[in-house]
Amino acid sequence: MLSASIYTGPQVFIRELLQNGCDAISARREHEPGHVGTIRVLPADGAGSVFAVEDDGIGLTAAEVGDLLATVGRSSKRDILDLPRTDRLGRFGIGLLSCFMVSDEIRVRSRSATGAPAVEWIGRIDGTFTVTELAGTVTATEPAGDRPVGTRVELIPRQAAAGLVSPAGVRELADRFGRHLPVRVTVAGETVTRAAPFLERTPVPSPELRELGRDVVGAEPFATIPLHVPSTGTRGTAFVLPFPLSPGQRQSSRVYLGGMLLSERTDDLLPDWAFFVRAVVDTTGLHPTASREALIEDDALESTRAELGAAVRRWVIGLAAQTPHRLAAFLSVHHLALRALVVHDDELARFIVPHLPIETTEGPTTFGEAARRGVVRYTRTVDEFRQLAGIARPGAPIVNGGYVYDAEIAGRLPEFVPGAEVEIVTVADEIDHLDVPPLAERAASRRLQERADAALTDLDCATAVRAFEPESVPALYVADEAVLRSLRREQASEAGGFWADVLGRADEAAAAHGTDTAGRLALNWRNRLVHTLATIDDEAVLSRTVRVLYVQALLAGHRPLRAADRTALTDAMTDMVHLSVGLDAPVTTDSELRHPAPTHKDDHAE
Ligand SMILES: Nc1ncnc2c1ncn2[C@@H]1O[C@H](COP(=O)(O)OP(=O)(O)OP(=O)(O)O)[C@@H](O)[C@H]1O
Repeated sequence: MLSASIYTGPQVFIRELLQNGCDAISARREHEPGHVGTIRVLPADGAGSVFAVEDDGIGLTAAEVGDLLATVGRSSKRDILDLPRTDRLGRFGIGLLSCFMVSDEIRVRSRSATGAPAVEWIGRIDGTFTVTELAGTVTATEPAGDRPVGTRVELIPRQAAAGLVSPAGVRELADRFGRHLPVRVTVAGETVTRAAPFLERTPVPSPELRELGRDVVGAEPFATIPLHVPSTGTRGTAFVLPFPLSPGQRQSSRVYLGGMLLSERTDDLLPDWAFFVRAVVDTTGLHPTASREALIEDDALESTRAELGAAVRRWVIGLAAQTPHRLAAFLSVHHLALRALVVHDDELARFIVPHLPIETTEGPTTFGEAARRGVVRYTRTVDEFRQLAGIARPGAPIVNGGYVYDAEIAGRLPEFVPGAEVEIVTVADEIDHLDVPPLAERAASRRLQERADAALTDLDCATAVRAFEPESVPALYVADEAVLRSLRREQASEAGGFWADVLGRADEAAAAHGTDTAGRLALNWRNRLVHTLATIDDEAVLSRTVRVLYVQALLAGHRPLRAADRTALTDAMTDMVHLSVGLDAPVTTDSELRHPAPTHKDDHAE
């Protein structure tokens, strides 16, 4: 019951046996410093056959067997104050019981290095056990007195565990759990233990380390970072992921405890922000839970986490200082993670922020480059950026601060990039100079607006004719609430007197109820094309041009096109082609265009 509720699965029984063998050999080495020691794992070869693990460690006397094996929680691996010894893997005094997950009986034969007679302990799943001194006893495999110093644990696994104790199953488990144990482990005579590549400190990563990196990351890692926290005996390597992960994703590390695998997915070894690395470490000073499948959240883990985080951070800073081109490559993959990081870490920010990629109205650049070119003008939202993109003057780029952390970083840019100047831009600031056309041209502009409105009714877009800079921009799609409000107010006041009042109130009510949220197309009276449009009478040409200008304004503002907008563009262009080469009637399928409003005779006169 205890085992089944502690461990995630029966496979851990191999880990517990390897661990006991390893500790027994460590104990023997204390008395015999030259002792090498080997753990032999002998898989079961077929149903009902024996599975065994043998070690040539310290062994057990009859008294120790009775005391240590038969009592839950008894362990020889704690000191006189009952504190776990850091030079032993075991500590809880329960590990051997995990064998009951695969077998109804545990048979231990042992001979102590103290010279005491060999002893046999048989523990059964019903809680009973027997202890027998083997001196003078002759068994099939061990004539009396021939039992070498060390311990052999035998199980007769249940049918359900056949896969775990088969040669292939055992090899896989012994390799997974014990491949880096400090004591040689063989499975059916084949050695599975080998050096841990993540502990090596060679200037160039060895093929083994690179292979481990590929295995852990699932691709060729971007880089490797050596890790070392002396205070908790934690050493290893962090592999930088070559692909981005979402910041919500937790990092996961592989942790070995004195060479024994604790977990392949520990998610609290590194700080949360370090989700762009995967670490493989060995530790002697961090504390396992009783299942030995996770780490206890204690001071040791907390300080280790902080120091491992510092190592990752040092690596990033080193990259910035020594190989900026590598940093650029790193940032292109992990800039999101780093944006989250730099807002809390000023020192790192000074190294990283100049290199962070950003979006501007003149294309992608970096914060550093933008600061070098002059005052960094940034928007607070993506929406504002999109609207301003339509009117940004060449040579005066606007930075999109709308993506996560960008506005915050932009606002603090002077702290991170010496000499940088920044300024927030809003749509309302930028286009408050949407002037009403001069009085003398008011009639012409109003007529243009009416006709443009008619051309866009089916697309649900109202227009306004205004004079604004830059004059190269023929039309602007305005969606900013403050600007829309001022446009509506002006329109109302143009109507004058009583109507101004009524329209103004209706407008406020609509805004309050959110019913008038659609944007408007502002046609630029200063633009040559718009001016020309006002002078032509051909309704077909005018409506198609207005429709093209509308879609162009949407695109310039990085606004998504609806299906209707795309159709409007294609139809309008097709018609223009027809019109320009003098073909027959326009061929649009759009109903509004198929039945163009009749042209007024007196339009010409006006
Ligand atoms: N192969 C072995 N050689 C010598 N002594 C052993 C061996 N296996 C077990 N023991 C003794 O039995 C005790 C109990 O073992 P058990 O595996 O239940 O717990 P543990 O290793 O002390 O702690 P943990 O539960 O953390 O593994 C050990 O402390 C050790 O003294």
